[in-house]
Amino acid sequence: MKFILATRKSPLALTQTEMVAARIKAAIPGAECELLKVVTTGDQRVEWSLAKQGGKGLFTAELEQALLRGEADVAVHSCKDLPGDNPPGLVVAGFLPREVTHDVLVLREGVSVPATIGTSSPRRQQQIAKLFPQATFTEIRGNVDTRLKKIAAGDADATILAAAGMKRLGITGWPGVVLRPLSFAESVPAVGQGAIALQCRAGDEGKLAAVVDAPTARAVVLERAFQASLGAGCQIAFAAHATRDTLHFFHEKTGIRTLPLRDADFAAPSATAGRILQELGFHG
Ligand SMILES: NCc1[nH]cc(CCC(=O)O)c1CC(=O)O
Repeated sequence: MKFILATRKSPLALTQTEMVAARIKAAIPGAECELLKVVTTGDQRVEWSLAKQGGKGLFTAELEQALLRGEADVAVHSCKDLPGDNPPGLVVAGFLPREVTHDVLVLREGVSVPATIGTSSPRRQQQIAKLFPQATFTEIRGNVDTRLKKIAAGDADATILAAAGMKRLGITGWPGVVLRPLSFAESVPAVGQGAIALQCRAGDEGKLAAVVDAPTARAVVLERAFQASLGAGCQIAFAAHATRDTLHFFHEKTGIRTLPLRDADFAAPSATAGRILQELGFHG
């Protein structure tokens, strides 16, 4: 069986797609993989402000089109970047085993209280503002290494990155910056953070059954149910992160909340999201 994998061209995306290819080859005897490198709108329009243009599908739509045109069999996405709804004819077959999920505060060496923080994510801005109430926010864009270089160079005093991306790239430190992991009590990770999603044409998901990871799907499907229920794009300050037994939740209306989760909660994701949101005071 041969799989053509549609991927973005960034160093992180290529690393992630190589991980998918390795897992397909390990799980399916005789399987072969080929990469189709696609430029997405988000890659092309580096001058676009993610805050102003909105991010929905910016890094994923062109990969989906490659699937729909039959040019690729699997689209490899950072789950975090993938909108909640699939275009007609496509499904998310599942996820690779999740990487570490926390955020990391990246500080320029010598700075302990940043005056400027480079992030356009309302989720990150509002959570980190609790730690640094005086900070102002700027936007920095680019690949992981570009962002680290910009902090070392002084474009901003700090930024926030997902630990997963740095870990996959093998980055454990960077000259001129200090990395400080953020706990879930300081920064609740984005829905799907640290997970790699495998999307395919409806009907093909069975071919990937041996490749995908059930515990990751259990958590991520519940997180995505909160997103769907709130109708939240990435422009709203909201986060939901499920571990085996705990929900870490953030919303601009509630702040960070921590709730217990039981196995039965994971079995009925939308009912669980509806119930918990109601308990937290969200209506309709
Ligand atoms: N929005 C960009 C993006 N999409 C996924 C990751 C990190 C890797 C992951 O969460 O799997 C990143 C970079 C970042 O937030 O630092």
